[in-house]
Amino acid sequence: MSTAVLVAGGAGYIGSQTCKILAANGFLPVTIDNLSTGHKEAVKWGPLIEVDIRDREAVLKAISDYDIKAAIHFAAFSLVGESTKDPAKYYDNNVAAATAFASHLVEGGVKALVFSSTAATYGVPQTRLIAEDHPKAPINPYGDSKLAFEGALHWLSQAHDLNYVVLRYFNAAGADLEGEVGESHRCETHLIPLICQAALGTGKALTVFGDDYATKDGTPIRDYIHVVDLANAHVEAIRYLLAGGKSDAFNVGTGEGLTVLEVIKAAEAIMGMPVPHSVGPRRDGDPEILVADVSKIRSTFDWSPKYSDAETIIRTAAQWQKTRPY
Ligand SMILES: NC(=O)c1ccc[n+]([C@@H]2O[C@H](COP(=O)([O-])OP(=O)(O)OC[C@H]3O[C@@H](n4cnc5c(N)ncnc54)[C@H](O)[C@@H]3O)[C@@H](O)[C@H]2O)c1
Ligand SMILES: O=c1ccn([C@@H]2O[C@H](COP(=O)(O)OP(=O)(O)O[C@H]3O[C@H](CO)[C@H](O)[C@H](O)[C@H]3O)[C@@H](O)[C@H]2O)c(=O)[nH]1
Repeated sequence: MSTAVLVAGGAGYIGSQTCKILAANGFLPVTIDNLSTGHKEAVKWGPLIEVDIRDREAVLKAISDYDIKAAIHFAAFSLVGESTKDPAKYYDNNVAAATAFASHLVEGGVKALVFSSTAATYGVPQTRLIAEDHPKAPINPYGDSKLAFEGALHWLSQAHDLNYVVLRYFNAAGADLEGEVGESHRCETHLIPLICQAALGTGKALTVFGDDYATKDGTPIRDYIHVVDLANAHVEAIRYLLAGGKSDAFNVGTGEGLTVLEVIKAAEAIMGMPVPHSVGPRRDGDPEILVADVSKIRSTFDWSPKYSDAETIIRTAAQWQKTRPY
């Protein structure tokens, strides 16, 4: 029988891709999602339990019905800009609901939890590459809420029989290689889908948020990681915990960065069409450069990025934007 994994937020962008990769690796992904930002149509590889992660009865029932051995917690709000305008919404879902969920897992006897954290926990980098032990000084409520739950996990694991892996993602991008799931945020703010929509004419011309940063072309640098590589990292983290691995945190990125203008140029070349764009003011809370030091994850897990070249990221993202079934 397949090992069942409870996937909180499995109807979302990264969660649904991870469910596909879990199923391909012989696990049964059981999604728990309130569909606040997710899509029913994205849950294709296992059951969907349509409830809030705070729902104790439903979480305990899922654990018992499916004999859940491990969980992955993707369910959160994740818009940096929105978090600065409505911080309470972020602490409520990303800390209070997440802590309730973790305690339901503990009560149900689940001993392994993988958590979606973010490079936004580091704040403004003090080094060119950011390693896991870099100081954590978030500059927005979103990053701070994720860091707070990292802290809660630490103390929960001290008090209970729970081991966890924190995965701090850099910039998730791209779509499923077979086009089955992809990035369909109702309120899209991410660079790559907006570039594709601008090129395809399904969205507005792109505004480049500032070109006066101290980078080679003046635009910010990010480390873009393909969502399939990200999903594979979750499967490795689950295997690590089920094999008795101890609680730890890992960056998930490539170790390489691209400027915004480099992404636009790559998209124009790969899509064979112009990306209408103009330069506007900086966006609040945007660090100049965020690039991961990925030596720890590479040396601990059997993992390295395979699909995170600009060509694969943009090709799969553009294909998804053209077809978008949901
Ligand atoms: N997209 C990125 O670049 C990125 C980067 C770093 C970290 N992350 C983190 O990865 C995770 C997934 O991100 P995503 O881009 O797939 O987001 P998403 O919005 O597509 O997915 C989140 C899912 O969680 C569900 N959800 C939210 N709150 C819930 C609750 N209280 N109960 C039940 N379900 C709930 C939503 O309905 C949605 O299906 C988030 O935790 C996010 O903070 C994302
Ligand atoms: O319309 C746009 C959108 C974005 N950008 C630029 O493109 C880069 C990437 O921006 P995204 O919004 O795609 O991603 P972020 O780097 O802001 O955020 C991502 O990385 C963060 C870590 O800092 C968090 O984890 C967050 O959840 C995740 O989406 C940034 O330099 C941003 O200024 C533009 O110029 N124009």
